[in-house]
Amino acid sequence: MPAPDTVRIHLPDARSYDIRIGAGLLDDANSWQGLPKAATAVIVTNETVAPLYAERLCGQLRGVYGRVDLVVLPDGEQHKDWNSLNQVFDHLLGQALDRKTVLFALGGGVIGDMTGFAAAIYMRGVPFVQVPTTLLAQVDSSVGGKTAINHPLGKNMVGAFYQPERVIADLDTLDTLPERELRAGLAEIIKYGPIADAAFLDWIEVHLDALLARDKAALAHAVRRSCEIKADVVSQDEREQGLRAILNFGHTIGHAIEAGLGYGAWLHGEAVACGMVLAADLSRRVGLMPESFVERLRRLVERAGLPTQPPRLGADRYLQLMRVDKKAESGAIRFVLVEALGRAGLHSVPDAVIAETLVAYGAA
Ligand SMILES: NC(=O)c1ccc[n+]([C@@H]2O[C@H](COP(=O)([O-])OP(=O)(O)OC[C@H]3O[C@@H](n4cnc5c(N)ncnc54)[C@H](O)[C@@H]3O)[C@@H](O)[C@H]2O)c1
Ligand SMILES: O=C(O)C(=O)C[C@@H](O)[C@H](O)[C@H](O)COP(=O)(O)O
Ligand SMILES: [Zn+2]
Repeated sequence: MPAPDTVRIHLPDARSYDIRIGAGLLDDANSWQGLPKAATAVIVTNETVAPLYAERLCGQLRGVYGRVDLVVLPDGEQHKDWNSLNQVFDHLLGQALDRKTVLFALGGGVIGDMTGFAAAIYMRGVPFVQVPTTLLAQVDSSVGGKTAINHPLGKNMVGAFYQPERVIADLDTLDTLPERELRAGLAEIIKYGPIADAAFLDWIEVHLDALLARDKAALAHAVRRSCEIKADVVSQDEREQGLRAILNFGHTIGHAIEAGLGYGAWLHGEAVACGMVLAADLSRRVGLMPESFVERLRRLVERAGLPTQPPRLGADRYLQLMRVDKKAESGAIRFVLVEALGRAGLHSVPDAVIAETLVAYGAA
């Protein structure tokens, strides 16, 4: 088995950690060594992922921990809520598991965000490890320590910054991922080009078909480069005091779509893809980017099989939803806009300009 790629997140207070990326890591005993010592490991996963990968992860962890438990949650974005979180606490407390217990998040971003949040608040903090099994989770959600659950009024509104001990991304788990989920993961990969790396955007355009065909070398490069970019941003600005906001490109409208339709109707990656196209259009309207950029991004999103036309929720509803966005300040909606290829920043945009874009794309 080839040595895994390792990307490191640099953080103060001995909280730096590695992201290990490679094929076959679930079966590679080395990947699971050197984690915090404890009597018990608890794998948190869902009803879809458990039958696919829980037994293999259990097998690895039994070599390290005296006891390995399994908590299986319902699957779906609509279950990223207090009920699911409580199922984790019911198990931890029901079994009287102590504050050294290590949680393992085995699944996509929903499981990763909830397990991370559970780890952040159980007994005021226990260690956890991210074992992402979707493309989206491997390129984005397992990295950087944003953990949360949704609220009906807004996405990821209750959560904490809490970093994992390690991220272990086994590329082989992507073999079983449904096509629609693979495409959703591409959205967050595409995101990194316009905001941070113009050459990566070129690379994605050239290798998109290989990524869609699940070519392992292409996937390995996309996961590694995405993690490098995110690690660089998070290492500079862990708690989103400034720079980290660029990772939210496409998310202001994307989160409004998710919440507005009811969680789960559109996948997160689908909503972000569409949100990026509209944010590109806003970048053009305020004079930062030319029309050719909007068209380039729209074509790439379309080629990836992702939506470019938002649901028609009405301009007022979109504005209402976006005022709850975490980047909003004193009621003013702020967007991540592209300033040049590979560079982005946070900008206030007048409601009238936002409405123009919403009308132009049939959202109003
Ligand atoms: N914390 C962050 O920085 C961050 C970043 C991006 C997204 N997110 C969050 O991540 C979530 C989206 O994550 P997601 O796209 O992974 O969705 P998800 O977690 O819902 O997983 C997608 C689907 O794939 C299934 N699945 C997972 N692994 C599989 C595999 N290997 N084979 C077959 N099926 C598999 C899941 O059961 C689910 O049905 C959203 O809630 C979003 O807000 C968080
Ligand atoms: O890590 C970040 O920072 C991101 O913004 C990554 C996003 O892809 C992700 O969806 C994140 O959960 C959104 O953050 P939020 O603060 O807007 O909830
Ligand atoms: Zn996202």
